[in-house]
Amino acid sequence: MSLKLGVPSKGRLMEKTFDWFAKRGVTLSRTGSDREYAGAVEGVANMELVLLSAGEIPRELAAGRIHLGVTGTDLVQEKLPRFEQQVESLAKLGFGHADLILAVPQFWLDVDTLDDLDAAASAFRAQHGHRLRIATKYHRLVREFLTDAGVADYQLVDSQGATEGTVKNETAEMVADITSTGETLRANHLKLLADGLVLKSQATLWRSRVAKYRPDEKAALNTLLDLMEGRK
Ligand SMILES: Nc1ncnc2c1ncn2[C@@H]1O[C@H](COP(=O)(O)OP(=O)(O)OP(=O)(O)O)[C@@H](O)[C@H]1O
Ligand SMILES: O=P(O)(O)OC[C@H]1O[C@H](OP(=O)(O)OP(=O)(O)O)[C@H](O)[C@@H]1O
Repeated sequence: MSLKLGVPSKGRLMEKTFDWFAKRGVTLSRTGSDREYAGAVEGVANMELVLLSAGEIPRELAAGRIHLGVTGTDLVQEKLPRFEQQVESLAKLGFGHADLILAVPQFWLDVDTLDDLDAAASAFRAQHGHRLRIATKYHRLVREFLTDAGVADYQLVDSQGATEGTVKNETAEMVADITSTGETLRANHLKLLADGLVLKSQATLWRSRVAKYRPDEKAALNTLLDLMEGRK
């Protein structure tokens, strides 16, 4: 049996993860055609690469189907209740930096803080007869954050992508989404709430606390940890 490492199957996270491991003497590569989700590992015996969607890596770690996985802190904390009991962070990888934030339309001139939002949400409900809609894919994190902030007059609407477009499309009044450069927010005429930072995220290497580690797999993990230690 081999130590299974889950890595996002495409885009910026995959490439930077490959570079991060390469610097530690572990070569990860996609094999087969461009469209085939197969991978190979060189540099650590009995280690296997599993290419997965970034959003599914937390669940696979929690189910013990992979031993290690690379994905953002945001996705682990969103998808796994009491995540520390199910996974351990082995290393922050120093890329994939993104902030989960709350943003409202720029033309809401009197809404700049959570307190302003609370007032606006109550007024919105009174005026429209339904709660203000916040589009997001981060349901758990946003709910917890708003509960702590004392904001209650809202409803979440699910948005799995192009979230900033929901305001223009009139399926939501505001959004909770990841931002990095801020360009997508600006382009969609949205502004951050001053105290609306829900979470700071970055790509992280996680170890499953649930997976079984057979002797070969334990040996592979120790080899990898030694290589990582050498590069600190
Ligand atoms: N603009 C960005 N800059 C940096 N990191 C980002 C950015 N957008 C998203 N991320 C991070 O990348 C990770 C994967 O994001 P996302 O869930 O959008 O994946 P995806 O590319 O849609 O993949 P999939 O749909 O296959 O899960 C998350 O941890 C997220 O925080
Ligand atoms: O602050 P910025 O640098 O503009 O980046 C933020 C954007 O990046 C992510 O989207 P992604 O490209 O992953 O597409 P998505 O809408 O499908 O999630 C995120 O959801 C934002 O929309």
